[in-house]
Amino acid sequence: MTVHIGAKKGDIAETILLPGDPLRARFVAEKYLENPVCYNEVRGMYGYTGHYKGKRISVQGTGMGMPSIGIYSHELIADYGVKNLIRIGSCGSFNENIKVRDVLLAMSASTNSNYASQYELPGTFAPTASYELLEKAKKAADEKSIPVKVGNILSSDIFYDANPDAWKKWAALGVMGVEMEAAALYMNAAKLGANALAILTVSDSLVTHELTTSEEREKTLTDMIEIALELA
Ligand SMILES: O=P(O)(O)O[C@H]1O[C@H](CO)[C@@H](O)[C@H]1O
Ligand SMILES: O=c1cc[nH]c(=O)[nH]1
Repeated sequence: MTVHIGAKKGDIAETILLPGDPLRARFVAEKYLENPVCYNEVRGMYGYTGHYKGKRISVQGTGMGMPSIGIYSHELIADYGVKNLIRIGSCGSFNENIKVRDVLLAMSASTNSNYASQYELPGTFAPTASYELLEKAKKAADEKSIPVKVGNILSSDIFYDANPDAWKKWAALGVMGVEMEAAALYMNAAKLGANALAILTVSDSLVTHELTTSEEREKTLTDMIEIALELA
């Protein structure tokens, strides 16, 4: 057991899917995994291990924001030996050509967070996905004929920004959209020697203001989930 995860050593697979929403973790376990066993209920942050196409895989909620995924990903890697961490999240789109329900592979994650300040670097770190996981995810998407866009996203500390136009500066640099966790996940993976990737489904557009409901966010993210499960 760790401070935030009530599992025993060995209860968690080497590859784990990480939605922000713990109910999405339960949905993935119940819909896709063979013989899922719940290993964590601490703080309602459900974690399950089961099998997908014969391969052992886990899925666990991380909560919202970089402090929260920073805690879970640290404990998963440092205390449970998890090697491959795949975030399955929702995001907002910054681009009129990236529409609600599109799937993005986050090759890199820019951020307005000061998470990297702990490393006391003499410069700026570029949080980057594992190339191996990124390549596998792209191949799985192609095999399933699911179109994906690969590029840079923004991991933001702010959901309700005081400046409603702040996102446009990131959009002008080609950033595809915004979520709130990938950069910290990529930094923890880099620091602790694991592989990480964020796969995101667009839940709303900052350009057109189109939205999905919270029920849709929980249940209709199947393209993203089915790509991620192939990474076991
Ligand atoms: O759907 P999840 O994985 O929670 O991701 C996105 O949704 C939350 C905000 O509504 C933030 O956690 C953001 O990153
Ligand atoms: O962080 C997020 C997630 C979904 N949609 C947004 O606009 N922001």
